Amino acid sequence: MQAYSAWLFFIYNMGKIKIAIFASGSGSNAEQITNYFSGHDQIEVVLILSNKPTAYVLERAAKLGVPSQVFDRPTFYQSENVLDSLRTHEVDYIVLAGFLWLVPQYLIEAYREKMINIHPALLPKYGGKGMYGDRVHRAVIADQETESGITIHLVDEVYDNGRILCQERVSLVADDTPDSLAEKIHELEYAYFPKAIESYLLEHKG
Ligand SMILES: Nc1nc2c(c(=O)[nH]1)N[C@@H](CN(C=O)c1ccc(C(=O)N[C@@H](CCC(=O)O)C(=O)O)cc1)CN2
Ligand SMILES: NCC(=O)N[C@@H]1O[C@H](COP(=O)([O-])[O-])[C@@H](O)[C@H]1O
Repeated sequence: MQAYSAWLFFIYNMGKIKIAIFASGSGSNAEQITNYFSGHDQIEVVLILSNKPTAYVLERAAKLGVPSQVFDRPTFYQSENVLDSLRTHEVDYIVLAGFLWLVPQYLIEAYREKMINIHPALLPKYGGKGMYGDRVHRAVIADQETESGITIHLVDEVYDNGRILCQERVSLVADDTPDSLAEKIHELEYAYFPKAIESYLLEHKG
């Protein structure tokens, strides 16, 4: 009976679009995305990767039953081990969800137009090297902006430079702090990132 169940599971998941998620920290977006596609008839998350062995995203992956992999700088930048792993898992698309290293050329080429990132601001402002996490929210507040938001974009060789797929906005109030703004941004991310991924993948499948 177990062999039959395994066969049914294989048949059910055969032909699905496979996603790998890269994250460097907590992984709340990785969890939201994984749950969104759990039981989805055309898309599944098959691998979660991190550059930080202590990243909480790895605990989330374990609880979600998603295989995970950790890599260091030499592995990521001076070998194709990560690419080999993506190929072993038949990964079709890569999602960057709080991943904090520059993706190298070999991986950009292998997943040209098939790598999506979320940035916690309204690009092109507040993007580029050094602009990540709370640093972004602190800069937005320091400039007394009246709005911020998220940008979902394709990934190319340059930080935060790829084609923008969508942006969603949120207003700031006078007493917003980096933490309160981060909370507003996370709400936008959870509401829009999985749907933006789904739309892009289904529009470009085949
Ligand atoms: N080739 C690309 N790689 C990455 C992109 C991209 O668009 N093209 N997006 C980033 C995600 N990101 C913003 O959305 C981003 C992440 C990190 C940084 C940054 O300055 N990182 C630091 C290192 C931080 C660390 O090691 O903890 C740095 O490079 O000095 C900027 C933007 C993911 N990769
Ligand atoms: N420039 C990249 C960047 O700052 N990404 C941001 O890191 C956070 C990760 O949160 P999570 O680990 O809880 O998903 C998210 O807010 C994401 O937009």
